[in-house]
Amino acid sequence: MAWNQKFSSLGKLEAEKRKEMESAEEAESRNGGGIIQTWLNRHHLLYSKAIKHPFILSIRDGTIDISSFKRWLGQDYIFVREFIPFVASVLVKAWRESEDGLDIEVILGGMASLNDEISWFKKEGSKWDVLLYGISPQKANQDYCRFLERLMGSEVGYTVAITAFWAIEAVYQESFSLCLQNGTRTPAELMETCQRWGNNEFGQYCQSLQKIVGRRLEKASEDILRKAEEAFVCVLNHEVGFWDMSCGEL
Ligand SMILES: Cc1ncc(CO)c(N)n1
Repeated sequence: MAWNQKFSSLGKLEAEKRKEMESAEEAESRNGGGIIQTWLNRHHLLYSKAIKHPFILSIRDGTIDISSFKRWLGQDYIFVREFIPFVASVLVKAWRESEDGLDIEVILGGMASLNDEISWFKKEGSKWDVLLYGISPQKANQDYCRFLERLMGSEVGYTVAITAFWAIEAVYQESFSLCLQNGTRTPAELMETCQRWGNNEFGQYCQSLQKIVGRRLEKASEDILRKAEEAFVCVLNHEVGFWDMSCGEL
């Protein structure tokens, strides 16, 4: 083998090795140096209960009761209206507590998509004859919104707040993307809903949020870690409660 050939193949090997190392590192930072992964393992039953809820599975296999869907639509509109000031509070916390300006941009992107979401709810509400005004939040929704309000308090720090924010978005992303997989029987008229949260762009945005959370958790004290995990578990429980309510079980 000519010297230059050997050199270039060695160079390639080096580059490949470096690439592998980088992607391992990337994977590591994607899951917060393992902290998020530890949580996902520890709470995996609750996590799959939130992701693979009968409500979602019934969309996926086409057996959804449309009155449940309508109930969900009206209640989720109320939730999203409450979610906006919560996200704004996370943005303020990022501005105060994070040295990384990119955090602000990711959260701002989330706010922009909420703006879009509100218009979508109005359009979808009229498509399904669901009046979005004058409906009252049901118990599970009220509880969830009260939880968001507590997280808006100034005594709750950025790490805990952004952890909850990521978990709230990730549950919807993972749930609705299940309805988009090949071979599922999601009704055509519900595809838009599933795409809203299940699409790749929303998936990328959730990955960005997860990266931020991972970075914050790596630097967090034991006390903050405990509180963040608690917030994560609370989100999962509220999400399960929200789906139950949508099914009409509460
Ligand atoms: C209940 C609930 N959880 C998460 C989201 C995601 O934005 C939503 N719209 N509603």
